[in-house]
Amino acid sequence: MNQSTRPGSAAGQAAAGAGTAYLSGFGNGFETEALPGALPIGRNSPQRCAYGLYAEQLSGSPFTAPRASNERSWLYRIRPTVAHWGRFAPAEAGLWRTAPCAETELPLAPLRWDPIPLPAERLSFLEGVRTITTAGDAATQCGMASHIYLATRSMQDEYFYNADAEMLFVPQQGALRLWTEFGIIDIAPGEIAVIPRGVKLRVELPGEQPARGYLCENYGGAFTLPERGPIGANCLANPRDFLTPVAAYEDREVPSTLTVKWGGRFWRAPIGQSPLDVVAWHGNYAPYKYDLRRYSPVGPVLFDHADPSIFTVLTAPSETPGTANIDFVIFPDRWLVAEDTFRPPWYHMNVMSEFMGLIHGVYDAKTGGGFVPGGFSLHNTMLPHGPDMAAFEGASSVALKPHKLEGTLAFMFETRFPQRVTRYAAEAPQFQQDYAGYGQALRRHFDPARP
Ligand SMILES: O=C(O)Cc1cc(O)ccc1O
Ligand SMILES: [Fe+2]
Repeated sequence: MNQSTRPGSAAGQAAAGAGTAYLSGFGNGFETEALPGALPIGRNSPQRCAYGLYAEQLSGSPFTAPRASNERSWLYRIRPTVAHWGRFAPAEAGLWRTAPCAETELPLAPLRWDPIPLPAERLSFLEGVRTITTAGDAATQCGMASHIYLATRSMQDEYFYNADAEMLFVPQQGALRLWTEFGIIDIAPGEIAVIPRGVKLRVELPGEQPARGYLCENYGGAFTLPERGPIGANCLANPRDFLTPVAAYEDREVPSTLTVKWGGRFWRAPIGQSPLDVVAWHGNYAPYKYDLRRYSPVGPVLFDHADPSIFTVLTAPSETPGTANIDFVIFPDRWLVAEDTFRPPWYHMNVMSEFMGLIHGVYDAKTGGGFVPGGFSLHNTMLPHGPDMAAFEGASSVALKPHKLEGTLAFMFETRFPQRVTRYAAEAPQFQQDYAGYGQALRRHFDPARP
């Protein structure tokens, strides 16, 4: 890729990375060019663009969305996207599913899986997506899907965009280099990346090292930062820690393919060049990454266990205030200091449904084993769940000194909609048949003679 030596202008600050450079800020109006003068000044659509580029607008919100949620970018590119059109044919979806997807019925129970091992076969990211749950309806732009991705080879001259959803990548093992129309994003476990709906990309494995992770498709309005309310102007995820790549383009005229996910179906066209040919861009609709280690958790400093919403990194709101299409919540390293408090999560039933994954370490509600890095669980709408027996017994009797949870990173995709399990997930050998009854191990402690 030809990359900017001159990072973006006043709108953002450049941050140097390993071969990549980023602009800092969340939802800023960024501007960046990989060739000097490629960006028109003071206008979007001049009669002739510099360097013979085409101007193209990518709208992530309706034109008329209120300013706070209005998202669009202007891309200055070698060919407009429509130049790739005319030869699309249906392509295999593999194990990628889209809501609504009623393939199977599982019993009403807490559900959990062991990690899906990386296969010996060569799989690109696109071939390696396995859908675990779907929720809502992609056609109505409501709901989400939770997936695992397994990748053992880079996408080469293969490009993809998702018209159905914004994609949140949560790597668990191995790094990814995301070559996007807007520039290059490097992520590794502990970091996340968000690729807005309609943004073309190619997923490369640095050093061809295999990679596994979680992927959330957001069919609804874009992820944004949660309100902080009385917390004030700082902490949680701070906007300056979100990084958007500087412009970088491929001028590559070789036989390639472009795959599009649209309405739950996949389409593929042979194209004669890389579509990552954006020489300059400006706007607020762009991919970004974030290092979860920069998250500054805020929590109980005297007693009780607060709701997990205090750990929301990103929220995709719905039209109903406080009722998210998706909340992306993490459970990072932190001090537990609450006095006379059962410190792990409480037993509960939730109107939102909870898909959880573990990037590394031990999750404090599941110390009895079975929830391991790369694994995942589903606690569906209004189904009871909470600490396992080991976690309950341990936390009920432990001396309550200040205690640091260290080397742990779990997360939750929480949605207002019930999540439906795919046939793949229901039939996977990693499905834990015995998890449903973990609550039965909780012993009776009631003794009316002992207040
Ligand atoms: O169920 C879970 O483990 C996630 C979770 C954590 C927590 O601290 C409170 C509520 C909740 O759903
Ligand atoms: Fe929960």
